[in-house]
Amino acid sequence: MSESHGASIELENLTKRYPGNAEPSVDDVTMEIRAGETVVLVGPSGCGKSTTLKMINRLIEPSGGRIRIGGEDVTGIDPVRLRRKIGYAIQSSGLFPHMTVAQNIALVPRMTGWPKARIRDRVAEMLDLVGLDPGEFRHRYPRQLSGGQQQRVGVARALAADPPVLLMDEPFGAVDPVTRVHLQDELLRLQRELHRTIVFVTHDFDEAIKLGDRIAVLRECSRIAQFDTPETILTSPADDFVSGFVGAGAALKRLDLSRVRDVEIAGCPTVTVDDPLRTVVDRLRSRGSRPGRPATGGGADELLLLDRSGRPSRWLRREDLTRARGSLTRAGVPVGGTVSHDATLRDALEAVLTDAAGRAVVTGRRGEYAGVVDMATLLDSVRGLLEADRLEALEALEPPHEPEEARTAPTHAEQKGPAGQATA
Ligand SMILES: Nc1ncnc2c1ncn2[C@@H]1O[C@H](COP(=O)(O)OP(=O)(O)OP(=O)(O)O)[C@@H](O)[C@H]1O
Repeated sequence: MSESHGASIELENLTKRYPGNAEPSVDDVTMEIRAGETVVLVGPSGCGKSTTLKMINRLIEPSGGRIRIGGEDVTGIDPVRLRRKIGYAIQSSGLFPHMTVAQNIALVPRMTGWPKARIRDRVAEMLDLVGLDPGEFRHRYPRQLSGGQQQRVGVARALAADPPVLLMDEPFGAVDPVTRVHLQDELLRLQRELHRTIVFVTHDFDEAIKLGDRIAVLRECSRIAQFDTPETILTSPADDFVSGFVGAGAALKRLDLSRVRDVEIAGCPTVTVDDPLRTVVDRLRSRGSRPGRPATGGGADELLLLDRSGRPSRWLRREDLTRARGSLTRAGVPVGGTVSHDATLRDALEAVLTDAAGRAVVTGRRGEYAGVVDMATLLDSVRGLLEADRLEALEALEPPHEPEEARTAPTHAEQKGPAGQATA
C-alpha cells in the first residue's frame, strides 16, 4: 500500500448547541480518525451528522470541545485558512453557476496564489482524475452538465488544492442510482490513488458499507452507537439500535464489502472490429460448438468483439456472422452490463442476473475489457466469504487454548521491568 497523504482528525468532547434549541445537536463527541482512512458517519435524519462534519472545517463553530487536524489544534485558527486545507463536497455539488467548470475547480488554488500555468495544469489533471475530458468540459457552465457530471466537478474542486482532508456531505444524494454506484466506484478508485482522510456523511447504510474503512453509527445528538469496521458492524452489531440500522439481509450486504478485483476473473476469447471477417470466422470455428457448456467465461462458441479502444462491444456467435453480411459492428448482441474492478460483488451479481447469458464483462479504468465474471465465480466467492466470517465469529467466542507454561510465563512487559522500561 502506498503512503497516506492524509492527516489524522481528532474530535474531543465536541459539542454544538444552536441558540434557542433545548437539546444540543451534537453532544460531547470524541472520535479519532486516522490519516488516510475513510470514515463514514451514518445515522437517522436529524441526528447531527452534518453539524458534526461542518464543525471540522468550522462552517459551524463548535460550542465546546476541540478539533485537531494532523495533531494541530485548529479550534481557534482562522477558518478561512483552515478551509484551504480541507476539501468539501456537498449534495448539490455547490458549483458557482456563473463560473465555468475550470473557474470553479481553480477557486482555492487561485485564492492560495498558485501561478496561472500550474492552475491550468491542475484543472486538467483534476478533470481527468474524475473521468471528464478536460478539452470537452473545462469551458462549460454547470447548467450544461448532467447531475452526475456536476458531482464529479464538485469532487474535482474539493481535491484541487491537494488537501489532506476531504469532507463529503451526502455528495451523491441527488443523482440516480446507476450514476450513484458509478460515482461511488470512482471515489473508491480515487482514494486508492490518493489516500486522503475522508469523512463522509450519508443516511444510506449500504453506501456506508461500501465506502467506509470504518463506520460511525450515530444516534441522537451525534452520540456514537458503534464505531468499527463494516465487517464487525454487520457481524456483531453493538445493540438493537445498530441492528435496526443494519437492517435485514446482512448476508446480502456482505456482498457490498467485497469487490470484483478480489474475485477470480476469467478471460474470454476476443476479436477487434479491425480484425478481418475471415479471422473472426476461423476463430469461432476453431472454438467449435460444444453444446451443453454454459456460455460464460467466454462460452464455447462465443467471441467478445472489442472496439478500437479495446472496450467490449458485442458478443458474437457463429450463426451471427452469417446474418451480419460482412459487418461486424452489427453482428451478434450488444454487451449488456459491464462492471469495473471497483464494483462490489452486489453490483456484479446484479449485472450477471440481468444478463441474458448470465455473465458480466469486467472493464478497467478507461472502460477497456479486462475479463468476465459469472454466476459460478460469484457464488464460490460469497460462500467463501460467509464461511470465513463464521470461522472468525467462532474464534472470537472460543479463545485458542494456550499451553500451561505460556500462561504462567512472564509477559514481555514484565520481563522489561517496571513501566515497560527495557532492562538492558
Ligand atoms: N442552524 C440551525 N439552527 C438550529 N437548529 C439546527 C440548525 N441546523 C441544524 N439544526 C438542528 O440540529 C439537529 C441536527 O441537524 P443536522 O443537520 O446536523 O442533522 P443530520 O443528521 O445531518 O440530518 P439529515 O440526515 O436530515 O441531513 C437537527 O435537530 C436540526 O434541526
